[in-house]
Amino acid sequence: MADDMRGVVGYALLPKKQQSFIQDSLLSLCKSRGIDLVRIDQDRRLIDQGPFDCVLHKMYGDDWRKQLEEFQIQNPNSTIIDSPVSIQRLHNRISMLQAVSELKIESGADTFGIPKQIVIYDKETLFDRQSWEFLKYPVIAKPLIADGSAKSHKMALVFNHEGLNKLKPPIVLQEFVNHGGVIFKVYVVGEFVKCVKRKSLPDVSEEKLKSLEGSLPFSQISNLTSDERNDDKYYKLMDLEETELPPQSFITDIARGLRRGLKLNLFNFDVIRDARIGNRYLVIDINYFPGYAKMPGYETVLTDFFCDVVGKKSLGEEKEKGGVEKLQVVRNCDVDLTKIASVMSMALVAVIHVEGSLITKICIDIEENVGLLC
Ligand SMILES: Nc1ncnc2c1ncn2[C@@H]1O[C@H](COP(=O)(O)OP(=O)(O)OP(=O)(O)O)[C@@H](O)[C@H]1O
Ligand SMILES: O=P(O)(O)O[C@H]1[C@H](OP(=O)(O)O)[C@@H](OP(=O)(O)O)[C@@H](O)[C@@H](O)[C@@H]1OP(=O)(O)O
Ligand SMILES: [Mg+2]
Ligand SMILES: [Mg+2]
Repeated sequence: MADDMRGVVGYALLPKKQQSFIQDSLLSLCKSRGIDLVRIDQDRRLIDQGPFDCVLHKMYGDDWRKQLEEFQIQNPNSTIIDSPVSIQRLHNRISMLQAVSELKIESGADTFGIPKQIVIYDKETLFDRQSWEFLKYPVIAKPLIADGSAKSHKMALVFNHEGLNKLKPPIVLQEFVNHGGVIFKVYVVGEFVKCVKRKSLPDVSEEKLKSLEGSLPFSQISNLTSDERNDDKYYKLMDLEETELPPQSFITDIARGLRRGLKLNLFNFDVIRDARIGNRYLVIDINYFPGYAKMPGYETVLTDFFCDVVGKKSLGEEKEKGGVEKLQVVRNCDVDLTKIASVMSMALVAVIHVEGSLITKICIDIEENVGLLC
């Protein structure tokens, strides 16, 4: 995209998301940086609209997926954020967390993983305690499907056998891990990673467990405002301010690994710190296109990202002119970039972005990840 042209990002979001995400502050910052955010009219076919340099969406269903496919064929230079196939993986709580188990990251003292869990498809297996004897009470029951519906957020903390009665398979039974009542939400926007603290479910001691009856249903606990919590005295006991964040480089490594593994640019994941093993972290949930507006300074982060996607230089890139100049030398020397790639690794592929006579960006990535933004 030439510098004097504006970038157009079309967005297709549900009304609630549109209201929270498309704020005037975001629109005006984008505008000042040469990006127009344009609402996609969901009553008309996508291919009849545009042109869009980028289609930003959080919409599901076969029809929408087909529309995106048609659009991509007709507009091969446009970028869809993100691919429906990649998003789909997050709609199942098992395949979602498999991405964490597949990560290979060298970490020092800090370790990470996922809680012990099992998928239960029928009541028979649910009441057959032997089939999930490796899980101790309390357990969390989560709907297997995480498709954004209110139903998919309805959870239950189950304290004993009696608490199983109200559960409706298919569900995931997951070990409840005491974590000091604080959850870490890690927001990812392309290369950007931000970790924040939120209140979570309080710890359940062995002592307390004996006196608890059945199960406790709950929904979107970390999104509740204090007015919405029935028992705020209880939550006030946990001081968010005193809780230390996990090491930033450790979290960034997990975030970048997940981004590659999932082939997604816009997501967040929930992390808890295992109270039994202080430096063990567990990823318990991954969400596509979460509530970024809750992140301080979200306008700048998202505007930088859109600039990157549509090929406009972000402020950061402009400052790093040295990098671009180096690429120019490579080009002027007439070096075959595929040769450079092969020197680095046989599996590397280079994608070069050219603006006028300048190489403005070079994306080098392993082959399977070409198409993912660098
Ligand atoms: N294994 C676990 N151990 C302890 N607490 C947990 C565990 N799993 C979930 N929780 C608590 O339950 C909450 C809801 O669980 P989860 O994040 O999986 O649900 P969700 O509906 O997908 O949430 P979101 O609104 O983030 O999409 C978490 O934020 C955390 O407070
Ligand atoms: O707005 P949406 O409907 O997309 O809701 C998302 C919500 O964002 P919001 O804050 O804008 O409500 C997210 O909150 P944070 O993790 O960022 O706290 C998280 O709960 C997602 O799981 C929800 O997506 P869903 O799983 O339901 O698709
Ligand atoms: Mg969550
Ligand atoms: Mg979730």
